[in-house]
Amino acid sequence: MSSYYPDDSVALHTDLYQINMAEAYWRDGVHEKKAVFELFFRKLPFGNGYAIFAGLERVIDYLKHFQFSESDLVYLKEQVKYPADFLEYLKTIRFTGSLYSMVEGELVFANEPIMRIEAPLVQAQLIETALLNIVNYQTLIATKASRIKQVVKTDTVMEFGTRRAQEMDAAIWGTRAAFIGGLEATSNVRAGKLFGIPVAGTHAHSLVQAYKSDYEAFHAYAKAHKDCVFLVDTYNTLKVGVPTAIQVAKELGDQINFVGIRLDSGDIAFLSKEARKMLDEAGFTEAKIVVSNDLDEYTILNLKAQGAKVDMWGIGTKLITAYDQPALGAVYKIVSIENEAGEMEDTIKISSTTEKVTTPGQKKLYRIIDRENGKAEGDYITMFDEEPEKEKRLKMFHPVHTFVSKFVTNFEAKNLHEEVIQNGEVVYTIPALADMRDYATENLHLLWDEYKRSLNPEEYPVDLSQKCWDNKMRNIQEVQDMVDQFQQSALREEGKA
Ligand SMILES: Nc1ncnc2c1ncn2[C@@H]1O[C@H](COP(=O)(O)OP(=O)(O)OP(=O)(O)O)[C@@H](O)[C@H]1O
Ligand SMILES: O=P(O)(O)OC[C@H]1O[C@H](OP(=O)(O)OP(=O)(O)O)[C@H](O)[C@@H]1O
Ligand SMILES: O=C(O)c1cccnc1
Repeated sequence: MSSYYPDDSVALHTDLYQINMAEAYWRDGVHEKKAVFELFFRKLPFGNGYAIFAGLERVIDYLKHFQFSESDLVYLKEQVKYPADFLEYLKTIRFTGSLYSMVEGELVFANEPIMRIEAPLVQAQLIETALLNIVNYQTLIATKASRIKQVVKTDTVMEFGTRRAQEMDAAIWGTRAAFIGGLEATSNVRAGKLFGIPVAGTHAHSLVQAYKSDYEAFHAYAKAHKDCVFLVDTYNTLKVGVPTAIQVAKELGDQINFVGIRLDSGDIAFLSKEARKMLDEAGFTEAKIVVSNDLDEYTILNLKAQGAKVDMWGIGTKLITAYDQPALGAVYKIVSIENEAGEMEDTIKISSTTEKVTTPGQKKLYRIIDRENGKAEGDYITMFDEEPEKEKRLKMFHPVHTFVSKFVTNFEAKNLHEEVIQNGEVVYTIPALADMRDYATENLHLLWDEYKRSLNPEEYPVDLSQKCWDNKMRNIQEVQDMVDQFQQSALREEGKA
């Protein structure tokens, strides 16, 4: 780095246009107006039927410490040329609003608010970029991890991706997200220290190459470490690597805990089956076969179909970089703003693409769960003053194809928005990471298998209440009337009407 600031802050982790808008609001005196924003994505990643939400802990930390530092302000003054009076104001800004959010490990679907921010307009605006940055990446990786866990089922999966991640932050926070999504361990020792994720690992080819011999290398490793997984593919897996691992394990007997071997190249299905036979014949029936090498849920599924004998999977590049879909497209949209009379007023964004029309108003989000079978019937978005938990019979209908509808009775309506920050004060206790992971795993039982299959899953319903839908239509109509009036007056001015 050409320069280092001891007081570097995350408040500048934003797009310039946010600060430009903040200045416009402030100069116009509307910066303190209460605004409501929602964070949501429009399309599930990887063609999956669900996503796993992650990122809240970092969002809380970001909001708690939101403050422009001295060096931030000096930079904004000297390099970006903001005027002194505005900078004096920026200096005073802290996050004093409220955050309502899903909890980490929650199942999340397209077009439903993951988070709702109620804050003075200027604050809600300035935090947009960082919130999206955090939630998009962590939710993406947690979802990828969950897809992988769905195919490996009860086998152990380890995260090996740090060397291939998009820089150090991505490795750390991606590992955390992968753990929430269902992985068991990581090779990243710092992630282990920071988050309490179990750390695990074998050894690299360099160890064998350094000794120029599997035998010497395995012995050297065993001298230093009780638990041994020997990497057997440096020279020749079946002719040298596996027989040498067996020989060393026999020679050292109880002096070591021979956990097993790792395969990292070649035909994993064939090699794992052959290696399994060799280990079993040598009496090492409990020895595990660990595999790695550019694996993802598709290769794993295929390897399982080929009868590969694998006990543990090490997954790097394709998980930590979300290789097949490197970005989630969550957006952050304003849905309500205080008017001159101090009342909240809805606001809507119209688009020619139906899915891009926002759903206006301050809203709540519920998961409707059938009490008889314990399965989720769908998610249900209501206006703020509705209480679906008190309804006996609920009509759920598709928000676009409204004729697709059903009535549900005997249901639990679970409010998915936890109160996290209240007027700037954190009122939520962040659970242990392992609890978030268990929550994610348990949550999957809510879904029918049709929503969970990795290929072409059924679309899980995310419906609007009648009131919410009517309100949206009314807002669309109001905008249409406004556009018509605008056109009429333009024509009148041109003397054409
Ligand atoms: N039986 C199999 N069926 C499907 N895919 C496999 C099978 N065995 C390995 N693969 C996958 O095929 C890809 C290529 O494997 P390959 O061993 O050729 O990789 P490589 O890195 O080129 O090997 P090497 O390190 O020997 O050069 C990897 O993603 C690997 O996980
Ligand atoms: O394949 P991934 O899913 O990305 O998993 C991580 C990879 O990192 C290591 O390879 P690398 O060639 O970097 O080092 P090595 O010499 O130890 O094999 C390891 O052997 C895996 O193959
Ligand atoms: O421990 C391992 O085997 C390991 C760790 C990181 C990357 N590849 C493998």
